[in-house]
Amino acid sequence: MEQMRQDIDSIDSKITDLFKERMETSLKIAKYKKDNGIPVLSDTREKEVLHKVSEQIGEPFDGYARLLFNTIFDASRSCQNNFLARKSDLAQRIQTALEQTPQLFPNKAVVACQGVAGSHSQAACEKLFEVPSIMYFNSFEGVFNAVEKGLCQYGILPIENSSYGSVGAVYDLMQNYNFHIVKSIRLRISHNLMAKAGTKLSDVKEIFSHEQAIGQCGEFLKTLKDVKVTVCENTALAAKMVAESDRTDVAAISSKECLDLYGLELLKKHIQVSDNNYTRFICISKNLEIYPGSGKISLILSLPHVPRSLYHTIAKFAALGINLTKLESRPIPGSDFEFMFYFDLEASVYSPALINLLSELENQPETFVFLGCYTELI
Ligand SMILES: C=C(O[C@@H]1C=C(C(=O)O)C=C[C@H]1O)C(=O)O
Repeated sequence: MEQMRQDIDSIDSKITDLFKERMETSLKIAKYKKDNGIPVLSDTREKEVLHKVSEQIGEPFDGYARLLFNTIFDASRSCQNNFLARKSDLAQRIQTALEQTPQLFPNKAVVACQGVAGSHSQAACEKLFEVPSIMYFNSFEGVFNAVEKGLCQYGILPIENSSYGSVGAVYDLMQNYNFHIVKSIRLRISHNLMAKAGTKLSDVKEIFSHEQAIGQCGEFLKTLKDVKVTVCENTALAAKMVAESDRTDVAAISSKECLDLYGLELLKKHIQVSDNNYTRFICISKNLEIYPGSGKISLILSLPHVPRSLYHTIAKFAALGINLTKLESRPIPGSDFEFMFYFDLEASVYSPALINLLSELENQPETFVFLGCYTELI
């Protein structure tokens, strides 16, 4: 074993020297490309190299060699792109935000939330701000609008749930509004079935709630016979509707805060599919604000309809050692199966290599939106 490890060490040393020589040559090519306006990526050239390498090495290692060389190409292109980076407007906007954002997140503000009092957005808002003035809007769109128009300084929106997945409606609206993410928060969510005093579980013929809550309580709802489930805009609104209804056969799935708020009684608590049920909320603002310690970045990208374009983008992050915490794709309405990609990354805007990468993404012709750099409260 000792001897074989020594053999590997000496092989690695030769590979390292050769890799260094290869990267230095790649940088010389980058200089040539800069002077002659040639793009960094050459798919044709990479295919030729892969073919040659496969032929030279033969079976059984050709597949492994292609894997290795694809990683070498990623590193080589990343190094060339970093060398060629032209600073974009975004680099300047990030610098300005870093200089101008206060050290501390505000403890009071006018904040837009969807729904009515007792909503989970309200709970998220009260964890983020000590003394918020909350303005409620009927729809998620109302929250985006209020922030874009400057009616509210901040807005709170649910974005994904650990059992039921992304809140598609919020992702779809993101493409239509100008906003930034300045904070996020992860809340443990418990759902409760509630009705007016006197209504028993066996009386219930119709249950109201938000689509996400209904999804998160799917297992419980399946156990009920002959009960209609009706989607409404918000869990707290469902509680309010039930409280104001003349009917005695209706119930709502809502937060426990709604029991007292709307004078309802608990029929069954914790009806969600898992005790570990979390929802992430984002806090949005019109201006870019980057508070100290921020290490999460969100981006929206469209990608060209060419082979391996998503792979190439992910490779750019991988080459910088960046952890991708979420990748969501949503169809672009009206297009022929074209998609918008939503990336969440763990990365720091203090890294010059990251700023170069963001500049590169911004300078390419496809849609690119830097949503913000923030911390997530857990
Ligand atoms: C080095 C070059 O740039 C890129 C990197 C390559 C490599 O590392 O072999 C090959 C093609 C290009 O995508 C080049 O164009 O030759």
